[in-house]
Amino acid sequence: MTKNYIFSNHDTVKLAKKYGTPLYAISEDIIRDNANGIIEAFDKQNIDYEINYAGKAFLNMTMCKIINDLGLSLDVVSGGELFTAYEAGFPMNKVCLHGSNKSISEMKMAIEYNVGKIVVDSEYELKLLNDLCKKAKTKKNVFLRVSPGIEAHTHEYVQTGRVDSKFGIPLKLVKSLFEDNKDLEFVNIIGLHCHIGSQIYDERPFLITSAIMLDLMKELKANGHIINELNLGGGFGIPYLKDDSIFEIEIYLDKLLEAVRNKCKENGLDIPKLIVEPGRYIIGTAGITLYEVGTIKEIPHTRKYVSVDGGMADNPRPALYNALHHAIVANKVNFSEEDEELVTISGKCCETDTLISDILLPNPVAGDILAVLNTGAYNYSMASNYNRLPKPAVVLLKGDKDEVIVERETYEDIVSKDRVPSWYK
Ligand SMILES: Cc1ncc(COP(=O)(O)O)c(C=O)c1O
Ligand SMILES: N[C@@H](CCCC[NH3+])C(=O)O
Repeated sequence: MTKNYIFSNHDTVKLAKKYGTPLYAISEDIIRDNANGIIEAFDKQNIDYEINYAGKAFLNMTMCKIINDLGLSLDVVSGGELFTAYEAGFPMNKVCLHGSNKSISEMKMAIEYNVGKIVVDSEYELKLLNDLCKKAKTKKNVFLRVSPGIEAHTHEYVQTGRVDSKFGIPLKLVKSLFEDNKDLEFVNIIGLHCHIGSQIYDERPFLITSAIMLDLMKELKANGHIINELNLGGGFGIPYLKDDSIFEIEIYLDKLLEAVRNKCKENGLDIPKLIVEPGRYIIGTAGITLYEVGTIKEIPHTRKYVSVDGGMADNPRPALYNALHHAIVANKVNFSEEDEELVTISGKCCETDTLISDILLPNPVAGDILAVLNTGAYNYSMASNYNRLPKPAVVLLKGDKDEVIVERETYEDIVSKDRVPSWYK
């Protein structure tokens, strides 16, 4: 029996040796299982729906190919994400452009590429988009992002639907915005959008939000504005630690659809097309990060620091949100619990760069391979070059195949955009 940790049919120690560390390993099989779980749960509901993968969680050309192959649409939030999708040949009519402060050039790019939808975040942006569409002699399908005033129980930094939020149009202002802008000829408001936050386990805030949005749709209808599509955003939580609960998508949809059907009946509305925008749920559990253990320092009677060859540059989540991750010493999976000791995993950045504090691991020593689990979402996509560390490679696993989908950065890449001014030449 192998002593090594197997992830998605692959020996992770062999992967670390083959591709080097730090390494993001992403399983296409798990991505597909996660996405198909949502598709199957929706199919049971017998309604018109769309699953719009939130690219901010993890995006590159290969991910665009996988998302397209799964039949999902794609949410992009920047010119860079849009360009990635375009270059990957992702169908532009299945792209939805988001962003709380889209630049004029990003909006022009979306018009030029003819993306399917644009989610407008403010009245300013609605008017601007109308002008840009007028100049381009085109009309765009638009969603309005509404801030529903909901506080979801998740980290403050990843809550996005509160009253006091930079995202969306405050609920109270939506009706007047419709009235004041009903003459805009080049934007067609077909839907409402909201997103209350990320890493949410409890379906109740989503149910409350749907009721708020359907009440708003009723009020709008009374004023002659019929809305046929409702995007309830993403935010479905995933387990990071062994005892974390699982967001049961089927149970969520059963409850959501019961609530939506009742509310629509009460409000005299047809059931709108429902859109969800999961990022983390699709990619989070599909990724791990492999590191090699280096320096180990024991501070007497205090703490044992186990340092790895990556850190906050490839995973800023613990530093940003006190996020918790589980890890395994990949070359010691069969060690007994008696060999475990309490350690803290530190990164190599010049900061107190804690990746995991206080975790029981089997006697880690230099040269061990550490696998940090469920790092698929918001790790690669938020990686930086802090301390001029090159970003790790991304390797994709499918069945027994493994191939690099993003090359490891080199030191040459790190200096490639540097320019030395004439007075130093
Ligand atoms: C508008 C919007 N949609 C979707 C998402 C995806 O969220 P998650 O990855 O938690 O599903 C986010 C991020 O929170 C978002 O801001
Ligand atoms: N980056 C956050 C989630 C933000 C979601 C995007 N609005 C995380 O790693 O948990």
